[in-house]
Amino acid sequence: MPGETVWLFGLPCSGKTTLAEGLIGPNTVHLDGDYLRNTLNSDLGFSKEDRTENLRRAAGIAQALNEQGFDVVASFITPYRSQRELIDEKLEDVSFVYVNAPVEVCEDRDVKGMYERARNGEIDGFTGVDAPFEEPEEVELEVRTATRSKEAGIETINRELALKFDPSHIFIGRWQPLHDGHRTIIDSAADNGKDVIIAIRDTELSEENPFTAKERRELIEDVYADHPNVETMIIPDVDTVAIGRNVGYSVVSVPEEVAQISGTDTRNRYGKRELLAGRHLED
Ligand SMILES: Nc1ncnc2c1ncn2[C@@H]1O[C@H](COP(=O)(O)OS(=O)(=O)O)[C@@H](OP(=O)(O)O)[C@H]1O
Ligand SMILES: Nc1ncnc2c1ncn2[C@@H]1O[C@H](COP(=O)(O)OP(=O)(O)O)[C@@H](O)[C@H]1O
Repeated sequence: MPGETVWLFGLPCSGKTTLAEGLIGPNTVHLDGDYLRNTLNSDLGFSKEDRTENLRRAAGIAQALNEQGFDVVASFITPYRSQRELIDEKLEDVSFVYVNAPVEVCEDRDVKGMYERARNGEIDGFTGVDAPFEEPEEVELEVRTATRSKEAGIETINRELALKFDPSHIFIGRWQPLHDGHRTIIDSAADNGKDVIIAIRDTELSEENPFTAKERRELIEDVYADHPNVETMIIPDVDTVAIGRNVGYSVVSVPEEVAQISGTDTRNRYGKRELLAGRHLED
């Protein structure tokens, strides 16, 4: 199934990168203006033509990734309407998000001191100072970052684009007990507003499986108490998961660094009561 692209655009320091980082899930690739300009596009400057070329290349990468089934979150100033139109034409499935903050607020944030350098005449053609940013005529989705929190912005984007992004994730496991490795993968979905189901296999008690399903559920529910989008479900102790092909969901593997975190080691290092109290978990 092809992926889709969310394209965040706005002034420097409006919050594009910050919001994009909150939207990244297990099947999502983040393309950021600043990063690409220091790598693939280091040959380009900031004339209108160079910006268009920068964005043409970025859209080309997004297109290739989408065709291979990855979702893309792109964060670029994208200052001209014509550039946004070009991207819209190039990408099959793209949603634009206008990351909107008044230039005074952006300048106040001045994350990298670029506005100050532009004001001092050290940079020519800086967007918002002496290069244009064309406001969108029609706004598909707008997030105001001067008056709303980063979390609210991420939540809005996820909610508004929910029909376009895969709306829920299911994690099937023993969770004997939940440890920080598990939390890394669950959090990557839950923290960006996806609805997550943690399915707990109802294993028989043994040395390997010292906790009942109810005990494990209670720990997980405590840890995710402030995540209304995380639910638990006790399921039978399945030994096979049969999956379809082209049926509307994708199957993702646990990253290697997470797979290496061992439940057995965790169980050996802590007593049962400490584990059930979550003392083995980082804050
Ligand atoms: N002249 C000028 N104008 C605007 N921005 C400048 C300029 N020179 C360097 N930078 C830094 O480059 C980052 C923006 O790159 P983008 O690829 O997003 O820009 S564009 O879409 O091609 O216009 C941008 O980073 P962000 O602040 O993350 O947006 C700037 O820090
Ligand atoms: N509501 C908000 N949304 C996003 N960023 C915010 C918000 N409020 C304050 N900020 C801060 O503004 C800065 C935006 O920087 P950054 O994300 O690098 O912007 P951009 O990628 O648009 O240049 C960060 O320091 C971020 O913490």
